[in-house]
Amino acid sequence: MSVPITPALKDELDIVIPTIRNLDFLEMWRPFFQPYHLIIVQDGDPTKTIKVPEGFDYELYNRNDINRILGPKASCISFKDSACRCFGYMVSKKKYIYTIDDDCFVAKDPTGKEINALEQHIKNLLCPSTPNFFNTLYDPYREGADFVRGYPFSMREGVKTAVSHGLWMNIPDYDAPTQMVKPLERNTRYVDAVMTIPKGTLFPMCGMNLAFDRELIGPAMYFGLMGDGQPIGRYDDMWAGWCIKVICDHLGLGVKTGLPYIWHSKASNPFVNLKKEYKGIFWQEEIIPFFQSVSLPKDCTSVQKCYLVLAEKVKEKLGPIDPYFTKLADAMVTWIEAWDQINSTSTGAKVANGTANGK
Ligand SMILES: O=c1ccn([C@@H]2O[C@H](COP(=O)(O)OP(=O)(O)O[C@H]3O[C@@H](CO)[C@H](O)[C@H]3O)[C@@H](O)[C@H]2O)c(=O)[nH]1
Ligand SMILES: [Mn+2]
Repeated sequence: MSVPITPALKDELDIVIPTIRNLDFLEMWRPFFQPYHLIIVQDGDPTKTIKVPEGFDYELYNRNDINRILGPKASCISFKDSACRCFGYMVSKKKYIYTIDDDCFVAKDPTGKEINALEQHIKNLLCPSTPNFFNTLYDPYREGADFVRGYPFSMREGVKTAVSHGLWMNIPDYDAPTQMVKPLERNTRYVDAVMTIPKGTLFPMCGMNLAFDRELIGPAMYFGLMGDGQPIGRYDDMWAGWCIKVICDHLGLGVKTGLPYIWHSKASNPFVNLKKEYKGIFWQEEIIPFFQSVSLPKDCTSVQKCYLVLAEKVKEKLGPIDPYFTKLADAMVTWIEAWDQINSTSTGAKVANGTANGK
């Protein structure tokens, strides 16, 4: 009698989905996602009912829930922007998080096989990263690959992997100007590789198909102040990506990018996106050198300590660019306070869930 295989990390991983639409896309993911617990962050109008397909185990939070649970600290959670998803990271009680957008579907590899993106992310997270020395044959821990000649043996153990950044077939995650210039461009290129992003190198983290070790880096996965009432949008995941990379480099943790691919089905409106991104497009020319210059003190040994020092530096160095960065720096502190409040053993368990259902 064949013993059913328990899906990897079944009870140690939550799937976080931000949504203003509906969750029909889950039907396509059912074979891969059904065994896992979902945390749905409903953005926009809280009086709207989001229907969750039958058979999924989930908890759902709308804006009223976020305000009820966090009180005044809810001010750090964006409204009317996919950045709201980070609330799901905060209330999760699991070691791992996978976050995916509701317009992302199962992609196929070149052989036509459906890609279990979650399975690949778990593989990426469970095997080490190599940020300190680049392996030219890509992921050395992968079946059929290894470290190449000249790779120091003293470095082959690698470091713990904190983040696994997946990619997208069909609609690529382009910024608005690129999308406007190339409206018909579709990503058809499947690159069969996973790479560690070298230490000291920043990258543009997309939140569409992303997994991370919440215990290693969760408190730094704040998606910032975006959307309603903010001068910027669509820089939520980018901001988080710059913060987590600086902290991962400092703490000796790895960040990987590459496989798995999902099929991104919907191109958001480039003109709407341009309005959201506009300030970010020139601000980032100053933000990037800031993050490249950041060095964190040796006594910053926890993510929270690193993040609070980073918030101070944001206020000091980026505040002069625009008052928004002072507000953002304060929100970074509020985020950590809320994270610690929700996740401290005394109160964590008592956090009233949103609407939940058993299977
Ligand atoms: O106000 C909103 C808008 C959207 N959402 C949910 O967030 C994701 C992404 O939305 P969408 O697919 O419409 O946007 P994209 O431009 O494709 O998203 C990419 O750009 C980044 C912008 O931040 C984002 O991280 C990328 O994934 C969907 O699930 C929407 O339902 C929302 O919650 N609130
Ligand atoms: Mn999308």
